[in-house]
Amino acid sequence: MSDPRIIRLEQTIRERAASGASDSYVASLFSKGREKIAQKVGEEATETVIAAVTGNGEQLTSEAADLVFHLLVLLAEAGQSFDDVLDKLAQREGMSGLDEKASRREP
Ligand SMILES: N=c1c2ncn([C@@H]3O[C@H](COP(=O)(O)OP(=O)(O)OP(=O)(O)O)[C@@H](O)[C@H]3O)c2ncn1[C@@H]1O[C@H](COP(=O)(O)O)[C@@H](O)[C@H]1O
Repeated sequence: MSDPRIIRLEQTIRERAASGASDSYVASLFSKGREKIAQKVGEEATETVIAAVTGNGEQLTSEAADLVFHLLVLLAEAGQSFDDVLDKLAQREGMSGLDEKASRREP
C-alpha cells in the first residue's frame, strides 16, 4: 500500500486531469498526451541525474520530487498507479537476480 501522501497526490492528479481546468498543469499535460508526459519524465530524470552529480542534497531532492510527480502523472494517464509499481517490486522480493531477469524476458 502506497504512502498516504502518494495516494492523495494520485487522487489530486486524477481529479485535475478530469477537470480539464485551464489553470491546471496536470490537465495541460493530459491534453498533450502520453508522449509529451513521457518526454517530461525523461527531462526530469536527466535533471535529477545532473543534480545528483553536480548539485547538493536539496537540489537532488527537489529534482527527484519533480521526477516522481511526472512519473505519477504518466502512470495515471496509462491507468496505472504507484501501488502497481510497489506490487511489482514486492513480486521481485526474494527472487534471485537470475530468476528476475528470466521473468522480465517472458512476454
Ligand atoms: N506536485 C506537483 C508538481 N511538481 C512539479 N510541478 C510542475 O512541474 C513543472 C516542471 O517544471 P519545468 O520547468 O520542467 O516545466 P515547465 O517549463 O513549467 O513546463 P514545460 O512547458 O516545459 O512542459 C512546473 O510547472 C511545476 O509547477 C507540479 N505541478 C503540480 N503538482 C501537484 O499537482 C497538483 C495539481 O496541480 P494543477 O494541475 O496545476 O492544479 C498540485 O496541487 C500539486 O500538488
